[in-house]
Amino acid sequence: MAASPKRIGIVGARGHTGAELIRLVAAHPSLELAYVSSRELDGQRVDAHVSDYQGDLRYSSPAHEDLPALDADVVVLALPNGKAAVCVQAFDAAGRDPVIVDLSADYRFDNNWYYGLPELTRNKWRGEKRISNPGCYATAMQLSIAPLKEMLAAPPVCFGVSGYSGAGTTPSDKNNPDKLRDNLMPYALTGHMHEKEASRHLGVPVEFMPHVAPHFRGLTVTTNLYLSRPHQRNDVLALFQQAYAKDPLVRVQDEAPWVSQIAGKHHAEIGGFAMSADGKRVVIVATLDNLLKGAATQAMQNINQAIGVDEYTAIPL
Ligand SMILES: NC(=O)C1=CN([C@@H]2O[C@H](COP(=O)(O)OP(=O)(O)OC[C@H]3O[C@@H](n4cnc5c(N)ncnc54)[C@H](OP(=O)(O)O)[C@@H]3O)[C@@H](O)[C@H]2O)C=CC1
Ligand SMILES: CC(=O)N[C@@H](CCC(=O)OP(=O)(O)O)C(=O)O
Repeated sequence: MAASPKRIGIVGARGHTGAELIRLVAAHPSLELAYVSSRELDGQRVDAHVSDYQGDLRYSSPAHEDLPALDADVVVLALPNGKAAVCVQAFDAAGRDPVIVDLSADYRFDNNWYYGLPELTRNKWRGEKRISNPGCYATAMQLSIAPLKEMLAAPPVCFGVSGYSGAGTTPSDKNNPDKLRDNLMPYALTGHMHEKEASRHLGVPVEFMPHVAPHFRGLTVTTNLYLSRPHQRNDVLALFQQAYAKDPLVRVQDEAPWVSQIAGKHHAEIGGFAMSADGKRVVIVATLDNLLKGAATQAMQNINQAIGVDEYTAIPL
């Protein structure tokens, strides 16, 4: 007899990433939505906002201390940074221990949480039920640097350009289409959270310069890497192909990828591999959809791992 589906709750489900997760859960054979929370959409039908969802569920707006009683097996926190802890504490206080996947940056530096960038960390998972989902740019940077991290002569320098969905739905210059029109907006040019995150999880310092652009979704990270000894382009390309050969959500290609091709796709693309004449400098370009491999799809890989089903269940490959 097939096991009954696990119940999943999404806290902060009005947001861009929450909506993508609802879509993924709707197509998942082993998960059913227990609740989706939003203060703004409280009481409204989910199918009125997420076209791929068919069912009668409505958004609700439980207080964080009421979340444990809703009895989900898996809880995704898709809240702005700084808002996860009160929810986590509510589960602790109630003595409940569901799988909790936090999409924010709040637990990415906490050793008690599993940092789930599956292609680089799945062999470190020890059955943890507290999972911190990586940042979108941080995912692209780490995938671009990891295969070369033992060969670096200097910190890699990453130039990032994100679509404005990366800035969430709370109004700001970075998601204001008027201010973004015909524009490229630099921000946090040193010390961005994802610079610290990528440096911490790679174990090598990384330098990162983010920008936001007028397109809605998808990001590009172009990384300059100085190598400690000369390499042939084919050897670098082969290293990446080998590193991700078993990872369908990381596609290595010859050409530098274009962000226009990645919107709505679940995988990351890595390419370019432009070498300097002396073979000691390589430039690598990575693209991914910040809402998918940069957030919801990666969360689904982590959820699948945690509930014991194939990592790619319900993820279109
Ligand atoms: N957008 C992206 O590309 C990525 C985002 N992330 C991270 O994922 C998380 C969600 O991002 P995203 O979906 O873009 O964010 P949004 O701003 O689009 O959505 C945030 C959600 O949280 C709710 N919310 C907002 N403020 C509060 C509050 N003070 N208390 C409780 N609920 C609140 C909102 O609903 P309501 O106000 O109706 O309650 C909404 O459902 C963030 O931590 C973000 O940093 C990670 C990777 C990529
Ligand atoms: C364009 C834009 O603003 N992008 C966001 C990153 C989105 C993301 O991955 O968010 P968290 O690390 O906060 O989870 C930023 O730079 O803060």
